[in-house]
Amino acid sequence: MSYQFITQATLPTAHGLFDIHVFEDTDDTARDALGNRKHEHVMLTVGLPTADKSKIPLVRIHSECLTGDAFSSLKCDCGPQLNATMQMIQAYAKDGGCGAILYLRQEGRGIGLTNKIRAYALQDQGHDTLDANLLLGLPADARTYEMCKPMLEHVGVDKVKLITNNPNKIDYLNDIGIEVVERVPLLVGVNPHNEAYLNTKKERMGHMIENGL
Ligand SMILES: Nc1nc2c(ncn2[C@@H]2O[C@H](COP(=O)(O)OP(=O)(O)OP(=O)(O)O)[C@@H](O)[C@H]2O)c(=O)[nH]1
Ligand SMILES: [Zn+2]
Repeated sequence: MSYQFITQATLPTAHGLFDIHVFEDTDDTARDALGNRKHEHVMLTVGLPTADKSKIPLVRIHSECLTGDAFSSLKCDCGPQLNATMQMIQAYAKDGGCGAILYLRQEGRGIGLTNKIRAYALQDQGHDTLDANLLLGLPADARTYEMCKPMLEHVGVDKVKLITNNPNKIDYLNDIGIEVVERVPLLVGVNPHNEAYLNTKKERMGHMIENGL
């Protein structure tokens, strides 16, 4: 796959002003029935690119979650994570820093919306988030992160402070030549509906969730 910058604009939000950049997969097979490119990844930035190379941007790599990001679902922590990271990056920029949110269109840990809702149906029957994927014959996590390299390169970034609890993201970025100089933990939006989900991420998926659970 090959990712290309397409366009950018300013985006005022409830959390502050961002620049929004769109990148597409230029692979011609990745098109829907209307001929639109399927994989439109989005990046929000503040203060990038920067002339001051000593500044390490605060970066979040967020995987699309329609139910959490748009519908305020309590089954996961995605919506609160997205809002919190937008606020964190704006606060960091106000202190002279810079940052980015890479919003990757890898719904349902890369299995897509339909399969995620199939997995939710299995979770309604008592299976956890990992087993539900496996019962559908799908990987526990089908995401890849190779698009992060051209997206970050576009704004001159090769070192990041990464907001995550997921060790796979750190390894993946280091593997593609983006140096993770610091991990910034993030535990927000814990509620009775997602406590078991977060525990599964901690106990069975290796997430570094230390407090509160
Ligand atoms: N298949 C599946 N995907 C889910 C489920 N709950 C949330 N997701 C997806 O998981 C992705 C978010 O991943 P998380 O595991 O919550 O977090 P992460 O991004 O790996 O790690 P952090 O950086 O620490 O937040 C989004 O694409 C969601 O749509 C679920 O029960 N099943
Ligand atoms: Zn979610």
